[in-house]
Amino acid sequence: MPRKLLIFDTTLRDGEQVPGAKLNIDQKLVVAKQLERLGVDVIEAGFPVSSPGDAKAVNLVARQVRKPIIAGLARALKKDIDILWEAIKDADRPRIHVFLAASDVHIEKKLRLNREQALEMAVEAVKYAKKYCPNVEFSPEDATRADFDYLCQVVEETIKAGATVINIPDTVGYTIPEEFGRLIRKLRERVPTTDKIILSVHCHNDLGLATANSIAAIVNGATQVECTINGIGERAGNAALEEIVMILKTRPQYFNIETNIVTPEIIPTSRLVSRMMNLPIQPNKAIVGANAFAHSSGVHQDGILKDRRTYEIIRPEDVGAQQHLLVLTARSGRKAVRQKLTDLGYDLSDETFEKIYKRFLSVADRKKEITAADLKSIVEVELSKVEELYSFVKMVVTTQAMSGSDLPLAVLTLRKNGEEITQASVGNGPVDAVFKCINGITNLNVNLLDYRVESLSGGTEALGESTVKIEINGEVVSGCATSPDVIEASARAYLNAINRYFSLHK
Ligand SMILES: CC(=O)SCCNC(=O)CCNC(=O)[C@H](O)C(C)(C)COP(=O)(O)OP(=O)(O)OC[C@H]1O[C@@H](n2cnc3c(N)ncnc32)[C@H](O)[C@@H]1OP(=O)(O)O
Ligand SMILES: CC(C)C(=O)C(=O)O
Repeated sequence: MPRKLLIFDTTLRDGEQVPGAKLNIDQKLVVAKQLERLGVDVIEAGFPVSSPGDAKAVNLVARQVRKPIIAGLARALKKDIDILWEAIKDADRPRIHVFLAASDVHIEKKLRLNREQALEMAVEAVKYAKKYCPNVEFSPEDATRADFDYLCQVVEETIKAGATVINIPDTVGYTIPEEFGRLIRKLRERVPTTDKIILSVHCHNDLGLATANSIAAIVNGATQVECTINGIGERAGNAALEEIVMILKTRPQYFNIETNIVTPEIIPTSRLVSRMMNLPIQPNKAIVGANAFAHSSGVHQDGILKDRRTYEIIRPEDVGAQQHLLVLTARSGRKAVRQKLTDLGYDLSDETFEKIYKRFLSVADRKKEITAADLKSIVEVELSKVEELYSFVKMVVTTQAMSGSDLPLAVLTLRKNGEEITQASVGNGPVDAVFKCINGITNLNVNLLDYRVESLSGGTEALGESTVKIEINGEVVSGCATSPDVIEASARAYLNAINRYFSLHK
C-alpha cells in the first residue's frame, strides 16, 4: 500500500509574505476555495495577529472552506494564540500553528533569550494553544541551524505538551538534501514519539533546494510537507506544491507515496494564484511554466509526434495543461511544420511543402515564433505565387534623415533571367520609394489601386501581410506577400502582382 503524504499549503500565509502579493479578503477566499478543489489537506490561511484584515480573512476562510483543515500561524504568545483561535474556531477542523526559534542565533540575537527560556516559552505556548484546540502544530524555527541535541529536546517537550504536528523548518534555505534527510531520520530515532505525531517539513528556496530538501525529508519519514503554489514565499520562496506532488506521482515505483491532490487542478490553481497575487510565472518553471509542455526544436517535435513519451515524462492533461504545444521556430523541422499544416487543413504535395518549408525557415530566421496565422499566410502567399519573371533579391531603405534629402530613399535589386538589376529611387514614403524602384526596373507604368498591410499577430515582431491591387495597361492584377519587415512584404506583394501580369501576357 502506498504511504499517504499530507499536503499543507501555505500560499495564503508564507506565500502572502511576498512583497506586493497581499490579497484582499475576497481574493483570499477565492484562492482558498480553489485550494480546496485542488485537494490540499491543510490550508494555512494567514497570521491573524498581523492585522484585523488578515484575522477577518482567515475567519471567512474558516467559515466557508469546509474540507481541509484550516490553520493559522501564531508566535509563542498568548495574544497571538487568542486572536488566532478567534479567527479559526468556526472551522470544521481548526489547527493552531505556533512557532518559536530553535537556533542560537535566533534565540540570542532576535528573541534575546537563552535556550532554557525559549524551551519553556515553546512548551507554555503549546499548552496554552491546546486548551483551545486539540490540533496543535509546533515549528522550531530555523531548525536546520539549531544545535541538534537542543532541537530534539524542543521536539520531545512540545510533543509532551500536546503538539500533534511537529514541523521542521529550514527557515533560511540553508540545508542540503542529504543532510536534511539525515536530520529527519535521526530526529525520528532520537525522539521516538515523532512516530505518533505528524512529522512535517517546511523548506525555503534560498539555494534552490526547497523541493529537493522536501523530497529528502519525505523519503526519510516526513509525513506532511509545507509548500506553496508556484513556490512563492518569503525571499526566494518555498518548496513548490506542484513539484513535490508531481515528483511523487511521476515516480510511483521509486517512492510509493501518494497525496490527495487532484492534479488536473494544478495549472488552474497556479494561474489563479499568479493572477491574484500579481506574480508572473517564469516560462521555464517546472510543471506550471508556459514552456513546461512546449516543444520547439525539430528533433524533439519529431520524437513527440512519433510517441510523446520520448520527451514528456508528465502527460500535460494530468496537471490540467492543454495538450503539448509544438512551437514553430527556426529550429523546427519538416515533421512539425507538416503536422501543423495538416492540423490547419492543408494537404500539400511534397514539392509544394518543400517550397513552403523554405519560406517558413526564411521568415522564422527573422521572427522568434511562427504562429498558425503566420503559417497560413505563408502557405496562401506561396500557393498564389506565379512564375517569376522578376525575383526579389534585396533592398535597402533609408529614412528621410539618413538619405540626406527631404525624402526616404530605396535601393532595390531584382533578378531577371539570372541578371541582377539595381535601381535607386526616392519617394513620399519608404513604400512609395520601393514601388518606384520596381517600376523603374520593370519599365512599367503602374497605377496603384489598393494597398494594405496587416499585422498577423501582436507585437513589433509580428509577421506583416501586404496585399496590393494594380492596374497595368488597363488590366487589374493583385498580389500578396508576407515578411516580418512590412516594407519588404509590400515590395514582394507589388512584385507578385507585376509577375502575375507578365505571366498572363507571355
Ligand atoms: C519564519 C516566518 O516566516 S515567521 C512569520 C513571519 N511573518 C510575519 O512576520 C508577518 C506578520 N507579522 C506582523 O504583522 C508583525 O511582525 C507582528 C504583528 C507579528 C508583530 O509586530 P510587532 O509587535 O510590531 O513586532 P515586530 O514585528 O517589530 O517584532 C517582532 C517581535 O516578535 C518577537 N518574536 C518573533 N518571533 C516570535 C515568536 N515565535 N514568539 C514570540 N515572539 C516572537 C520578536 O522578538 C519581536 O519582539 P520584540 O518586539 O520584543 O523585539
Ligand atoms: C513559521 C515557520 C514554519 C516558517 O515559516 C519558517 O520557519 O520559514
